[in-house]
Amino acid sequence: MLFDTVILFGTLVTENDVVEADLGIHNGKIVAICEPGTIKAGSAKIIDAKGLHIFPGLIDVHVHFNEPGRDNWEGLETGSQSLAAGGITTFFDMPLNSNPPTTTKERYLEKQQVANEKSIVDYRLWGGLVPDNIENLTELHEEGAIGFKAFMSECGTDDFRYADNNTLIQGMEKIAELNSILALHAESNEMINYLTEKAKKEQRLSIRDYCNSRPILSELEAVERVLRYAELTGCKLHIVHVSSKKVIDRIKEAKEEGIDVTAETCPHYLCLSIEEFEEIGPAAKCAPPLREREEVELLWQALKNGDIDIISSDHSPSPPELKAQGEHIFDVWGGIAGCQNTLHALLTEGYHNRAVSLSKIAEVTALQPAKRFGLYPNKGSIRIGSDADLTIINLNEKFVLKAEDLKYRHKLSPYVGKNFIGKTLYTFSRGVCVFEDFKSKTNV
Ligand SMILES: NC(=O)NC(NC(N)=O)C(=O)[O-]
Ligand SMILES: [Zn+2]
Ligand SMILES: [Zn+2]
Repeated sequence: MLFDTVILFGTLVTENDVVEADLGIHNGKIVAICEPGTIKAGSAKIIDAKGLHIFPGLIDVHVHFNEPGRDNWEGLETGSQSLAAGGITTFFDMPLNSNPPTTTKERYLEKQQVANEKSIVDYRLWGGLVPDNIENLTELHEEGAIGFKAFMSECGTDDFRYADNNTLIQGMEKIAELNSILALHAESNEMINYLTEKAKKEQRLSIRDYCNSRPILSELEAVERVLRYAELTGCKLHIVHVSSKKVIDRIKEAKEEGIDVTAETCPHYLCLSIEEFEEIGPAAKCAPPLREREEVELLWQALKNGDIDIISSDHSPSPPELKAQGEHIFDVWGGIAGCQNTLHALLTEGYHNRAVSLSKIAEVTALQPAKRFGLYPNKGSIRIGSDADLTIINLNEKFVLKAEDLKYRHKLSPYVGKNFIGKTLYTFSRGVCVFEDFKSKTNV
């Protein structure tokens, strides 16, 4: 058998198992999975993975790379390089923060062209659902949009309007007809505005006050409403960046009632609480906000129970000025830059500190994203015939994240200074090595 690359004696992480094997790659596909020590390399490039773990390349369903239009915030080149350094081989770019946002066919094609030129990993694009573009949903779907994204509250920029209830109902009816899916930023605009106004009037402007102005209750109200609209329209839903087990539990109930809905959370809700937000400051501001320490632990429980479908980064970077602006935390840009460290965070806080299995981590970062969005079996799992999207990890290597390690356009992340256990040594995207850590490889 002919191979371009062989990876020998590695430990494969699959959905059911963690087993030692040799892997053979040809033409961007996995073509052989054999007993360790049995592959004949021939003229292929050889990677000795003894003592290392091989994960399916991660699929990050939620990033904001902000290009075209705001590439001074991130951009597809630095964004995709950051992903490769973190073992992510496919990303879905959100329609907002790029400017203009991805709400028409023309804008979709324009972003696609830039992404084709600049991205070093595979990608798909979300289309936007906003109050004036219901008639554009069909063309976006026909161009290949992975699904649609709507906000139920203001998103922080003026160019992507949040969806009022009428827009949601009409949009969901259309999206159901297209057999596509709607991803929702689910926070109640009314509750947030009411609580924010009140906090400002009463001069309650601390980090904790900000968190209290966007309570779990506001997520619950928005999720409840949209679940009812799903019942009405039959539209498939994906609730992004859920911050609390209380919300996960409601989504679980809805699944049991027969609603086609999935739940996503992000590493920051699993690794950081309000206390860390108070220590770190603006780099840890996001919406929904970070929660109490007890909520963080409950979220891990939900993950272990199998109630969280997908973990994404919600990488939403900005120039440092926007994180330094204003007189208090309410004025600062909300969004966390973290996509390079999703797997490192899950290995450290999940596998090492809370005995979350490696298969569970692969399931929520690769298998389930692939299945939910129709990329399986080509992606999401290490199988014969699937794309050779892989990341090779030294599970026991410790490192402290330094700003200069980050590939982001702006080296600002709440994880800078954090101790991690588990380091990315190589990433392959369809058989091509897109990241290699030259320093660490020799430490095995
Ligand atoms: N405009 C944004 O990028 N917002 C994002 N910001 C967060 N999560 O703080 C998001 O996904 O809502
Ligand atoms: Zn959001
Ligand atoms: Zn987002």
